[in-house]
Amino acid sequence: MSYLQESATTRGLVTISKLQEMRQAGEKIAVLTAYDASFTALMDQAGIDVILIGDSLGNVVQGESSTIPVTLEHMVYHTSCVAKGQESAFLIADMPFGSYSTPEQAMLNAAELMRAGAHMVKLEGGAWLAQTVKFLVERSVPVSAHLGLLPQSVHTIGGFKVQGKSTESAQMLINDAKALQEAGAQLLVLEAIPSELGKKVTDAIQIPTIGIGAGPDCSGQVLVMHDMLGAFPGRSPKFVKNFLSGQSSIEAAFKSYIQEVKTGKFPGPEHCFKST
Ligand SMILES: Nc1nc(=O)c2c([nH]1)NC[C@@H]1CN(c3ccc(C(=O)N[C@@H](CCC(=O)O)C(=O)O)cc3)CN21
Ligand SMILES: CC(C)C(=O)C(=O)O
Ligand SMILES: [Mg+2]
Repeated sequence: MSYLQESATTRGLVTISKLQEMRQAGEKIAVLTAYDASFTALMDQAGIDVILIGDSLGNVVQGESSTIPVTLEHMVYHTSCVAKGQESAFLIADMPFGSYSTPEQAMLNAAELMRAGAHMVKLEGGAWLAQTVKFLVERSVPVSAHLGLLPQSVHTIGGFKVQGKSTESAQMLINDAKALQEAGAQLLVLEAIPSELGKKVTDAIQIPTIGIGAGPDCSGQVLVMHDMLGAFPGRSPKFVKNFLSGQSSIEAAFKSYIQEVKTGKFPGPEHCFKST
């Protein structure tokens, strides 16, 4: 049965082992963000594999200009809303800025997100986070890493800029990915890096990679829901595509996104970054 013929009620729970199997089988993983129960139910029934409760809610829900002001309390609240709408999809919750500065602090905060209904938590950062990842995984909290453009680091970077363009920074990113996998991370989000590097990182590790502006060779793709529905005012990053235009409903837009990710139609070259 293809993913399109399967109904949400018969497809069963998406688990981390299912995502690992999909990577091995070459079936692309379709991911969207959600922040409430209603949109969660619609995208889950459309067949989305993974839903990310992103700290991008700072931008798209709260009207902030970065994710920095988002608190653990906000993330817990939206995670519990999403958990109410979930049927089959695997749920990942972002740990917000400043909530994982030490392994112990990370564990207490991750536990709150897991109690709210998350199946995995996501942290932004490189090899310096390996100890924290190991600490969480040992205590039964599944972890997704996040490399490339790290929005929580916007003020140390000095803006939202494509990462890994130089040979040195590309090699560092590959080393970070290996270190985080070694520490026990079971998924890796890659944001705003050249497509060539997205492929190199994916080839260098065994866990699934989920790209946003990281090229077509990642194991899966993620977009912010408001962006892919054309519901976010202002200028969109290059990797955004509007999936509602040409469709007659939000459900149809979700299905179109899932189909384009599964068939490899999205992302096209116009949504990707080059090395030079
Ligand atoms: N609505 C929304 N969509 C997102 O994808 C998103 C958020 N919010 N908030 C958190 C982070 C911030 N993100 C961003 C924000 C801006 C760019 C951006 O302006 N990128 C430029 C590239 C700049 C360069 O060339 O160096 C672009 O043209 O895409 C990228 C990712 C991704 N995340
Ligand atoms: C853009 C994705 C990867 C994210 O971290 C978010 O939505 O917060
Ligand atoms: Mg985030």
